[in-house]
Amino acid sequence: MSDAANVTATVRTPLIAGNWKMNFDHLQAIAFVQKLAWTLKDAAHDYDDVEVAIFPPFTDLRSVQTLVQADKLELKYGGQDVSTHVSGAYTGEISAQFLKKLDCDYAIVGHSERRYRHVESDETVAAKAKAARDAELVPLICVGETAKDLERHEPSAVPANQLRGALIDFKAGDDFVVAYEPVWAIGAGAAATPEQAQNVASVLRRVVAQATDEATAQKTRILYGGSVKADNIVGFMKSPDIDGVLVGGASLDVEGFASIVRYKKHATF
Ligand SMILES: O=C[C@H](O)COP(=O)(O)O
Repeated sequence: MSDAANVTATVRTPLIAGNWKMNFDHLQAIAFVQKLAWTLKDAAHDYDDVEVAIFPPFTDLRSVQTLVQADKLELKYGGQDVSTHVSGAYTGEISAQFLKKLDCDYAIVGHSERRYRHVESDETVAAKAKAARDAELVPLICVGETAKDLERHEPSAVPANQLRGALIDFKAGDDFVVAYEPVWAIGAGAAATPEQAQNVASVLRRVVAQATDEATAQKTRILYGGSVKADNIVGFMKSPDIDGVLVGGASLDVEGFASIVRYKKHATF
């Protein structure tokens, strides 16, 4: 019997995550969260076993924390990036410890906009993932291939290598989330097909198993990201190795994001 078959089936809580990127100041963040809470208020039955998280700019996090705690909202939040360092002379950087102090649950690491626009290497992403884990945040590790990569490699080759690199300091039992985001689908208006995403996600789950163990691979959530909207989320959520989505543009509209959160309304699972 294979290792995978030996592990008792694990239920992975779906995660619907909104990455605001560099959008919304703290006043707009407060208005957004209030409106989102209001929009979802009577819809809890549609997403009772779904976890919802937002990733606002750093300057919004304190306001989001205040609102979430004052109104006891079922909403997680995290940083869009994190420093590899704990503290010191690193102008402009944000420590994972500071995010933890604001009761963040997550930190995104390795988003393609950082890998390519800020030239972050696999080593840097690994150090950021470790810094987040060491501060007791859950790293949300992004991986994905460019259109150019696809001309030379199998679709899963680059994302799998990036994930191997990011997990170098991780061990069995560690808590992290993987987001498969094909770079060619980000902000493109056209997502990968659920089949394309599932094929890569299943390879990524094997990479997690090799880097940790089978039980960790079975409990680790793998998200798809890249032009996710309310009208295409169902295909991804029906894919066996996809446990949620990382949404960019469509997470900036309250109604649109609420509709993504309530994806079960659009189909039978
Ligand atoms: O972090 C989110 C991804 O970059 C996806 O962005 P998008 O939904 O605008 O394509």
